[in-house]
Amino acid sequence: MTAVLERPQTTGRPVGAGTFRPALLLESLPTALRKLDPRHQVRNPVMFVVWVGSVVVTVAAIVDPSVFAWSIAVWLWFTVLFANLAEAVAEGRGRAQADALRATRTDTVARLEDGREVAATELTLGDRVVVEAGQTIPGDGEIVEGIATVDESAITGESAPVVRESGGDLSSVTGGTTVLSDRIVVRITARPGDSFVDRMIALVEGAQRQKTPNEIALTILLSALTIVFLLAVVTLQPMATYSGGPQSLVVLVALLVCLIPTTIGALLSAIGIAGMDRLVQRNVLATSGRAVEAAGDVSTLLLDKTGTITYGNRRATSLHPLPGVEVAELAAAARLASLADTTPEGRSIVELCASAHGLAPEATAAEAAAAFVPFSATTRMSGVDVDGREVRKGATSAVIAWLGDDTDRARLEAISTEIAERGGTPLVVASGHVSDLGRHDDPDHSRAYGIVELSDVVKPGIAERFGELRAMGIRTVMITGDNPVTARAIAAASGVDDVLAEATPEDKLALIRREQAGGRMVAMTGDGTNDAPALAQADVGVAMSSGTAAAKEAGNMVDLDSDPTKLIGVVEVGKQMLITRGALTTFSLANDLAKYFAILPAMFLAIFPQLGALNVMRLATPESAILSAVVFNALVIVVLIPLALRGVRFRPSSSDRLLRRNLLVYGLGGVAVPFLGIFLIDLVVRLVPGIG
Ligand SMILES: Nc1ncnc2c1ncn2[C@@H]1O[C@H](COP(=O)(O)OP(=O)(O)OP(=O)(O)O)[C@@H](O)[C@H]1O
Ligand SMILES: [K+]
Ligand SMILES: [Mg+2]
Repeated sequence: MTAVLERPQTTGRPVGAGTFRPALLLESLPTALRKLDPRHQVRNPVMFVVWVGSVVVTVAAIVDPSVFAWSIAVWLWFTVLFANLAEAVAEGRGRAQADALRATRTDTVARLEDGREVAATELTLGDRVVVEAGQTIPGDGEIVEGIATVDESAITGESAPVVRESGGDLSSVTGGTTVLSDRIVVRITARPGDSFVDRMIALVEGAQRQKTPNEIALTILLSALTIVFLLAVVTLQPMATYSGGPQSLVVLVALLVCLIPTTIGALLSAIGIAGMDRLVQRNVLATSGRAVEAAGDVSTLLLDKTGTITYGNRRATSLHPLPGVEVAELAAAARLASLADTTPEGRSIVELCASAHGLAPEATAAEAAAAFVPFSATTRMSGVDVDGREVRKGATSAVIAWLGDDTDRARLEAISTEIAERGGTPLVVASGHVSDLGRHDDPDHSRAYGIVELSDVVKPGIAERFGELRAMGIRTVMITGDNPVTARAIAAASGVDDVLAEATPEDKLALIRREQAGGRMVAMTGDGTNDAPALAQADVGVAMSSGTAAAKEAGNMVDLDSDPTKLIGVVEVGKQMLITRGALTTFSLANDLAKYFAILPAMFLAIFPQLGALNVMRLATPESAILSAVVFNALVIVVLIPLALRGVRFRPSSSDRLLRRNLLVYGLGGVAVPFLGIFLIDLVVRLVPGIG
């Protein structure tokens, strides 16, 4: 199975022009012809008007044939066809991606835990399947038992195997990927036909594409403009008749089509499809076009410290016992509190105790029988209850609060601050007794042993990325469950704009609501079940593919590479889509000026010879002028298809500056280009007998 998806871009740069092949135009022609069906056209009001105009002019040409009438009729049909072509080409590229994705869907046989074998397509929610080394995972699910290395290259294109295991935030597996080692039990979380890959296929093929809110707003605006021009053209006729020069139906339709915003009307849906494609090329699956659009409007980016800004392999690096405590005693307690802790932090503590202090990395039978208290982002502690003794490790403030007053608080805080100031994370190790009252502040039995230092490293290059985001007017906020001192140290090293430390999942949710209340659009990434509420609340929630099913359900995008920094690229894709749409709208509207100068003098030259002065392009005859404008109007759509698909290039800068720059480039360009274009087309068109 060799599904080849384009590799994701390592930087957030737009995918290059290489993704558009001119041959695509020809390949998409049959689809474009099929789209001439009026039931399809009616969904795009601007192009529907052109379609009706083409019918009207064709009838007029049949009734009263002339080279001019037939030429206009043919080029009006071309205009509709070219618009269809833009959409068909965009969909065609999506189809190629869909085929690559489809190749990952398996027709494998799934082995259920109870030994029965069923086809992968027959699996239902909650089925537990066993997958062993060399076998393909039959569907999306969560590992409920075991740990395995998985080859996800079929969906991510990334050849390095990844570790997936039950329990933590790395428990998700995707159907179509292959287990390389060990044996896992997977609980199926998606119905066949409704997996992430299935949903993505439907999206990139355009089958489920619904107009996004901005797209709808723009369509309404373009429709309104079309109605205004329609009224203007219709009311022109009585005036023309009064002046003694009634216009033919063919000329009136030609004028109308040239004035209504056909360029953006033709390219609008291609721009939307292309934005979605660009995300898929980066291995990000969006569940709606709306999410992609929202990404372009994001003004606050919430980023996890651990794993996004830092490498995230926060590992225990040293032990700091309190005065009067043997380091061996601290190591023993730290190990005990971590034996059943499957988080990377927990495992690294057991490893440190084994490598530096000679303690056994495996739990004895008695130790394994102890009641494990798992880490939670709310308690910020974890540990075991054994023989009426509670052994805990956790964030300094959390453990001090748990121990009560009678601890060497000052000393614990001093060591913690020292660790935190170098960007490390302190974990206090302590134990207490379960008293009859269920309290832990029995001074005879509660004690702290010391501190485990966890270290993590800030990713290189992250400060530059934040600089670019700042230039775009996007605020970056680092959110972390870690203490404020560590948070500030990492914030300073990474150049993030703001920090929220000791954040519980509720705090994250509240922060998002606060930003949104201020009218800001918020994007965030997450992988844990804890992140699910915040992912759902955020305007753009990117869940890691490796994350829990809850996180993936809550977000509106999934990153197949599980790379939290991808969020930055996602925002860039969204921005580029909005900028492209704005630039082509500007261009489309600015085009009108030249067409006006081409057509109006031509229409009334017979009655008002003075209008000849307005014929600045020196067009040969009234017929050649009108036909040239119509031909230009059609050709400009084809010429702009690559730009619509590739997206307008942009440098990171504020929205205001971008807007001004685009108005200048695409506004002035939109005014100038058609003058030249129509002039050149007229040189050819005038050679046609009956026109020139
Ligand atoms: N396995 C663990 N056992 C006990 N305490 C832990 C464990 N893991 C983390 N902690 C403590 O809980 C705090 C919060 O952890 P949490 O995972 O919620 O946030 P974080 O990983 O620091 O930040 P981020 O949101 O960037 O992932 C940590 O700073 C640490 O002090
Ligand atoms: K037009
Ligand atoms: Mg965390």
